[in-house]
Amino acid sequence: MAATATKHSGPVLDWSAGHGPVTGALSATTGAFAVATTGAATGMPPGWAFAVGAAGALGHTVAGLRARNAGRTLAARAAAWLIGAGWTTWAMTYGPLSWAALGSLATIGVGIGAAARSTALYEEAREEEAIAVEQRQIAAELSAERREIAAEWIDRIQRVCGITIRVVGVEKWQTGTGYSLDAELPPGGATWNKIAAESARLSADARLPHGCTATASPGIHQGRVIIDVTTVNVLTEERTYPADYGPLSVHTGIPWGYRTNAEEIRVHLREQCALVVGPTGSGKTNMVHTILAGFARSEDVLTWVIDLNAGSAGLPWVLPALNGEIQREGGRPVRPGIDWLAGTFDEAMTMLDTAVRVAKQRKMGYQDLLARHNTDLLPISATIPQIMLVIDEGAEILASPDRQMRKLAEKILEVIRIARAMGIRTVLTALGATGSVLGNLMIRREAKVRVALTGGETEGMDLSKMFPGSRGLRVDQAPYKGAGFMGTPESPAALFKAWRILPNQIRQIIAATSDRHPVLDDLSAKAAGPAYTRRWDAERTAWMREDTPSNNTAQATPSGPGAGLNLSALREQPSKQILPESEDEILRRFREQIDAHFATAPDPHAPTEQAPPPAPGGLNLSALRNEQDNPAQQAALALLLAAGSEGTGASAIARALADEYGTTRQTVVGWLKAWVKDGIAVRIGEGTKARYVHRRHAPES
Ligand SMILES: Nc1ncnc2c1ncn2[C@@H]1O[C@H](COP(=O)(O)OP(=O)(O)OP(=O)(O)O)[C@@H](O)[C@H]1O
Repeated sequence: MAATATKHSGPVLDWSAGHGPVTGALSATTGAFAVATTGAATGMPPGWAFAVGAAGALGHTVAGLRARNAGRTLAARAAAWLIGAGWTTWAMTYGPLSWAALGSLATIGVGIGAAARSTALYEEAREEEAIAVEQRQIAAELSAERREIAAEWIDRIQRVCGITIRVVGVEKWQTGTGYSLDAELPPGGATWNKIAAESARLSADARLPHGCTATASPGIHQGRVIIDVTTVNVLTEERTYPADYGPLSVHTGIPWGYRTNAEEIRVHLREQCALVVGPTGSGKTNMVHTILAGFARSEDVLTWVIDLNAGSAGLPWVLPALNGEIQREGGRPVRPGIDWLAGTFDEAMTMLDTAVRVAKQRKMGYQDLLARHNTDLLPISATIPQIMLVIDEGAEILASPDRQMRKLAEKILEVIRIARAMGIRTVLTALGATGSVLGNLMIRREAKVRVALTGGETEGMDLSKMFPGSRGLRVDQAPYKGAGFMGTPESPAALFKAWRILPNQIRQIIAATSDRHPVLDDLSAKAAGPAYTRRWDAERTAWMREDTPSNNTAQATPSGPGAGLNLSALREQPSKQILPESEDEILRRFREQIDAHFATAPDPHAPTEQAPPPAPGGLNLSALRNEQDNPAQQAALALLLAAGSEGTGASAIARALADEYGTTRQTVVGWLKAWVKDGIAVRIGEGTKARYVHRRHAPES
């Protein structure tokens, strides 16, 4: 038998070289014949051929063992070598060129071929069987784990709810944060909500970590139940707004945050309004920015914002664009991330009147379009955009007894009532006045997208009113800022968390979405009239600059319509028309807004070793600095400071603010608690004697 040789390096014995049954047999027999003829002609001792064959058999067996070949394969290959070597030895002794020698060689060839074929088939079958065994083992291990989970929950539900379920499937979540059980309820009228009602007890029985829940929801029919079990609490982590600022639409839904299983949750606002409740410090402002980010990314949404707290929710979306701080490629100016911002009562009234006019005009003017599409819902698109009206602390406006606020409230309710089909929807936020707001039938009916940011706050947080029908939701399940509960018509109320959105992300989103914002359709724009087109005029935006020092306002603000902030961004002209004197001021105010909301500047209250204590006496305005620019809150803090070491209480502060700001006692309680937590105020005394003292006047201890 001949060894295989490569052309570079002399003879190399490749015992494991691949051969098929035919090539293997051919190679063996031709090799043996060649050796026998040359050996006989040159008088080579026949014993050599046998020695080579024995070495071949040994080498092939070793290679086969390494490749984990079956015993019968090894035996067949070794036998082929030995038979070949035996024939060669015999042929060299008696002459290879006789009929007997050639005939026996041919027979050996056919034999080797058949044996090789059979061993190849055997090897293949053996390999397939090994793979199948391995897979069966993995499946068995997996289903053993699933069976264990199923058995555990059958027992638990029996123990806690007195119901014997039959688990038909266990699905482990890809996020690795929990699993879902699909189970059949026993005959006899057991319902899924019986299990849902015991969520807290089931979670405790399962020894789930804090913030993890076992929640039941309806299965594919009324006799089935799905139980979602979270085993990892993703709500404790801070997750920033996803960096993909790609386009969205009201039709595909807009992500507002993520569930405990780390899946994002989308809201569908084509027909729904939304209500977001969050007491001070719960992360409400951050959530509003997340909401505005989603609207800014949408190709078919124009966002109008009303924020009577000096527009603080909307300004970060306007100022960087208006004062030319961010630019697109080629130095082109960007459009603001929102389409209109009202920070005063008059501007808010103008905006709401405009919204009503647009809705009515759309109703009349788009009759043909509706008929063509055979629908009574205006087909919203980039050419006929939806208007999303975001009203920060809008619920407080609805509940306020103040005469002006009542006028605004009527208009807000009118928009909610008449504009659903015509593509104007609202997002109202509330500090916590859930009772008075949810008492309103219109809100209850139209605002089914609901968010309750708890941030650990228990007061004024009536989850059963926010999410009627959902049981087992407890405020203490989400004691983290930005976390709470969210329910939509598509997704039952459950724990959720908003992404943390950072100031640089707001700027990035403004830049990334500048080309994407739609413009108001002609018909609506005509109805909106100059009230809309002149929304960025100097006198209309003056409130954004109201603190501008007098020495430059006079010169900085040109009179006459059309003047104001950097309107070049809105006119899409590359030339910048920034008012030079007011630019710094606007910039300063913008940074203050950002600092106030995102704590990007050093905290004036943070104790530092070198920093001297604030000078006694007088109102230290830096104390007001990180209380944002909510005038009511500032007034409350000023009252607290003025109360000196005697201190004051929530009722007294609320009474003092009620006329001017319509602030409720509950709101003041929220502020006081937050100030105590932040070290700004100290609570002294207990029960009815409890009062709050600004930390500057607090007793030494
Ligand atoms: N989704 C979130 N993830 C992590 N941390 C958050 C989140 N939202 C808010 N926070 C933290 O909570 C702080 C307060 O947030 P935010 O200003 O939004 O609260 P707020 O309810 O609007 O309070 P206030 O009414 O006092 O402004 C933030 O500075 C941030 O540190």
